[in-house]
Amino acid sequence: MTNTTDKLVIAGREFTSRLMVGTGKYASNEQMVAAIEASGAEIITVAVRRVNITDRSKESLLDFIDTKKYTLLPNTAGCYTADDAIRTCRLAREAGMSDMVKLEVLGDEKTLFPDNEELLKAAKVLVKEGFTVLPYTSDDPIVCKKLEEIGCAAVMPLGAPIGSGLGIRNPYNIRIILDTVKVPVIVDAGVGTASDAAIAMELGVDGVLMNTGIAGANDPIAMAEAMNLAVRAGRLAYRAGRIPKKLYATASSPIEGMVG
Ligand SMILES: CC(=O)[C@@H](O)[C@H](O)COP(=O)(O)O
Repeated sequence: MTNTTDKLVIAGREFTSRLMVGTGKYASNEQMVAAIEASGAEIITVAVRRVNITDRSKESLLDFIDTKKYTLLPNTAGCYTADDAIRTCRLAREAGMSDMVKLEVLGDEKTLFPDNEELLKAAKVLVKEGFTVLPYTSDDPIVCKKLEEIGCAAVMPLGAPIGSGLGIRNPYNIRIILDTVKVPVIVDAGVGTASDAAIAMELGVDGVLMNTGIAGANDPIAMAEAMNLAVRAGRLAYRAGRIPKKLYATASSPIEGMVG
């Protein structure tokens, strides 16, 4: 029987769900809430620069999220320099949001690939300031190792460019990252459909973060449920241990040793 207390642990905090979801691109806040619920996610990421977090007298996306039920993960989406990202995290903390942050420092608008040089700079400062830093990074084991050495609580290599829905473009790099770091590895970005999430989990990653695959689906609530199931199925299959791939057939009902 497989251990059912298979929790995700980040910086000493335990989570039952290994799926983290974003809050952007939904047709309405009501749809977002229903999709989050169907996803089973416990960690919800919010773009600090895109929501009103300071003036609580005005309507905010945050009004729709039950903060007793979910852990909010402020993120620095839209930041292109270390300074910008650091400022954004400080702003989130001052506004009373969590000091566990998803650190995103983008290199350009076309690819939205991370600028790893700026990312490392920002991570160093934020770790020193006591933030629990979860950095979105390229699927580069060397950068992931450096982020771990700086003191990041997890690493979040991309599966594919943000919003692309291309799935896990380089499963081999993800495997090398898993061999390289001890902190949790969360695949972040690029998941298009449930099988992408299952593939990531079957590689042995600790979790998956996604937004567009759910919010952009024809039926976001159904897709959120599919992602929930896929992440759990992928994790279970990883822990169960798949059979090795072989070039030639092996009979499913062996006849050796049969009597008569
Ligand atoms: C929500 C968020 O943080 C995104 O920046 C993230 O990287 C998700 O990417 P997808 O939209 O491709 O799932």
